[in-house]
Amino acid sequence: MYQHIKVPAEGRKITVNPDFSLNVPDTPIIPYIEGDGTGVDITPVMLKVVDAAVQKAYGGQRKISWMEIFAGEKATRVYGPDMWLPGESLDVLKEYVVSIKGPLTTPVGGGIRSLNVALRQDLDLYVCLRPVRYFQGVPSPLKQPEKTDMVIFRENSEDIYAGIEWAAESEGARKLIDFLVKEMGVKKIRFPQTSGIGVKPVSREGTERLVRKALQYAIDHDKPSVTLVHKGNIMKYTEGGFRDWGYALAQREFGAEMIDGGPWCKFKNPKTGRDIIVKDSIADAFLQQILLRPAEYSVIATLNLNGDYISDALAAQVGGIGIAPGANMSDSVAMFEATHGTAPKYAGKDYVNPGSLILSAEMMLRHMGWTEAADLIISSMEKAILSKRVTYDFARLMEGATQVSCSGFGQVMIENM
Ligand SMILES: NC(=O)C1=CN([C@@H]2O[C@H](COP(=O)(O)OP(=O)(O)OC[C@H]3O[C@@H](n4cnc5c(N)ncnc54)[C@H](OP(=O)(O)O)[C@@H]3O)[C@@H](O)[C@H]2O)C=CC1
Ligand SMILES: O=C(O)CCC(=O)C(=O)O
Ligand SMILES: [Mg+2]
Repeated sequence: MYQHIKVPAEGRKITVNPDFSLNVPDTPIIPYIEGDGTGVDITPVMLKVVDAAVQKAYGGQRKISWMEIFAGEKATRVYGPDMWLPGESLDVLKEYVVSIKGPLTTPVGGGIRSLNVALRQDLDLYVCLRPVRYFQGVPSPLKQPEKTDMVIFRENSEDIYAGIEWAAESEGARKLIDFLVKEMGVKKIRFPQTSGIGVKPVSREGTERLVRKALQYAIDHDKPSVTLVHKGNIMKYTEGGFRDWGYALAQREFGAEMIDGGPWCKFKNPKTGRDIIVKDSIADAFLQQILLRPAEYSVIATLNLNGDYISDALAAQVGGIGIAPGANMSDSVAMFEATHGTAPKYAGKDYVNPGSLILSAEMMLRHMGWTEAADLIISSMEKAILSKRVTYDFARLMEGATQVSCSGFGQVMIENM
């Protein structure tokens, strides 16, 4: 029994087999978090579009039993002040295995730490999977946006997102700087009295489990390359470690062999016989390459902070974060969420693009094996965009578009199913 979560009377849990495959009943209970800011706008639209796609695909044979759970500002209204992430929400996310969430606010500087990051860390959702593809007709700053077709594997559990940091002039910062200077012989902290200080943990295990997933994805989806993106020239033992451990794993576990003395290497896809190249790129150069030569990149494996930047940059190339989907995954639990944030200036205005959360739900349906419903979402999104009845973000860049509201776009999608 939960304090504030109402388990739907109809519906059953999705369960996980020892090999991590899912048992999905015809009436799965799926927990969702509405989200802060524009969460009130996009989440109900996503639920409606998904229900319509499932109804259309399975004619009533299958139906999702949605179960609202709480995090963020809504949780503080339901559970009381300072209850940003109730324990029972975490329990449900673990127990029900597949979930979806709207965006949650994180204040800059002081205040609570990111609930989004906390969810990923508490559930050890170590892969942040963000596919970036082009939909015909979407306005883009690129001449050939269709050449951008990448899948980002962002490490989601380590790096400076671990939140190990102390404010300038605090007791913690003073102690750590003293330790670094006196015990470790560090001489390079330029202004020790007034430095805030953070720690960036990056491990071999953390890197390997992420890169393994990226390589396996390339095999399963017949992709030509996996690029390790890092800033290992500067951060040698964290970002450089990520690169080295990534290459070593490709050689050890996937049989990759060096090309011309390395470090690039390649192996044959055991399913198709085609070569998969494993290469690396330094993050700053990578950010210009994806604009100038996007066709050369396919699967991207990168660290947490790089992945955050790269996600939004790549999203912009194919129409913006209004339609950029994502998933946070461990081996057994998957929580789907939009790439964008709460866009507070638009909150409650029925204005923003619900596409990002809807496409995250599409990933969720595919993860559940409900491919017919997922395909319907993709095709209705394509038709909606081609009909030029789109939200403000596309309408302002498209010639001859009719601007529709957030819920209006959901309706256009449903009409196109
Ligand atoms: N996973 C999560 O829950 C995330 C949460 N956040 C949090 O969200 C809050 C706001 O962050 P902020 O940096 O402003 O980033 P946001 O992603 O919320 O918004 C930045 C801009 O992106 C565009 N945008 C965002 N959402 C949509 C949408 N659905 N449709 C169309 N355009 C959209 C808008 O551009 P324009 O102004 O051009 O219209 C908006 O001003 C912060 O507290 C942040 O921490 C941020 C990212 C992820
Ligand atoms: O947690 C946050 O507030 C921001 C997260 C974010 O930007 C992301 O996951 O892409
Ligand atoms: Mg981000």
